[in-house]
Amino acid sequence: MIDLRSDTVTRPDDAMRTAARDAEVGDDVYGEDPTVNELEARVADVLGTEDALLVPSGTMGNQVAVRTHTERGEEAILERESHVYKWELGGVAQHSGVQTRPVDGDERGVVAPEQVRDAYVEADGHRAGTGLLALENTHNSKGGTAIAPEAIDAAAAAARERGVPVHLDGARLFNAAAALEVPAERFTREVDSVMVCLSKGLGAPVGSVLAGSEAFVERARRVRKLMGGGMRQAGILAAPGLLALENRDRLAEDHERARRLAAGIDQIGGLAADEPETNIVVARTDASADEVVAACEREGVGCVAFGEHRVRFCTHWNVDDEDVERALDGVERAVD
Ligand SMILES: Cc1ncc(COP(=O)(O)O)c(CN[C@H](C(=O)O)[C@H](C)O)c1O
Repeated sequence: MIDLRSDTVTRPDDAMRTAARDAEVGDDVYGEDPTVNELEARVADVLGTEDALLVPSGTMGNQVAVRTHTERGEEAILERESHVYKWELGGVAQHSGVQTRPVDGDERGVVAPEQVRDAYVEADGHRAGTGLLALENTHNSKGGTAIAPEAIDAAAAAARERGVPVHLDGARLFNAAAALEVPAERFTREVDSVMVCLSKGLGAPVGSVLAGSEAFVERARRVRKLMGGGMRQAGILAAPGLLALENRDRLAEDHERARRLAAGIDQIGGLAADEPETNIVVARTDASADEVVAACEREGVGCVAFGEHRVRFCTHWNVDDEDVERALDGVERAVD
């Protein structure tokens, strides 16, 4: 199986496994795991934030951010196709008692400042008011679009004009940085918290990191504990995470392979694919996406339905050039 379902399927290499085995560890709930502390400091440095917090998953990172930023009953302005809104089991309501106020980003998932201003609700005797704006970069549902830092800044500025904190779901932020050739820290300038995944394209087996000010991370650490995310000798996870962080320099390879994959898919009858911006290729089909996915699976190619007539393929570090060619042959056989 050439597994293009997601970049979440990436597997640790031998170096990561050895690092996990040899990691110096301590009890991270007491802040005593030296390897976790090193990873958190390293990620904060890379993102240009004061501090950072290791969390078991990107979902927990986002949900800890929502709970840390908001009061119960407040509203969160979310892009309608964002992961926080669409794929976290209603977590903003379940964990934080927050109401969602979805807005429709443009075709690339960009939320305009005026949309933030229009969606903003002032707290008064009847309304709890807006407690958060959450943005996403790259935008998964829109096809891994790499949103320019200026667009993040503009939407965030509109929220901050009204004292509303901003969270950036940067599960694939390093893909955006690589695609736009902009340092990752450039995207965090106007936001109050950012979550990045080590376990996706970077290849770590487990782990994401939530970053922000010292005060934010201190509060977020308590929320993580509340959610059961306080980990003990988590250096076992942080050590491969440190190696994964250095993989951000190779993400452009995944993007190149995604371009090759999309060009090949676009040549296959019944499928169309635009040139991808990062490692996510979205193919459009008049057939049922579920049927295309099932047929591809039978031909040894993993992909996922991304709506009724869209199929997503993700390149990642376990996919090489030959895999891309073999995957194209498999997809062609599948749709024949
Ligand atoms: C933008 C974004 N933010 C957060 C997450 C959650 O990360 P994890 O909880 O899976 O570590 C994901 C995972 N995305 C996964 C995938 O793309 O296969 C699935 C859909 O959950 C994500 O794409």
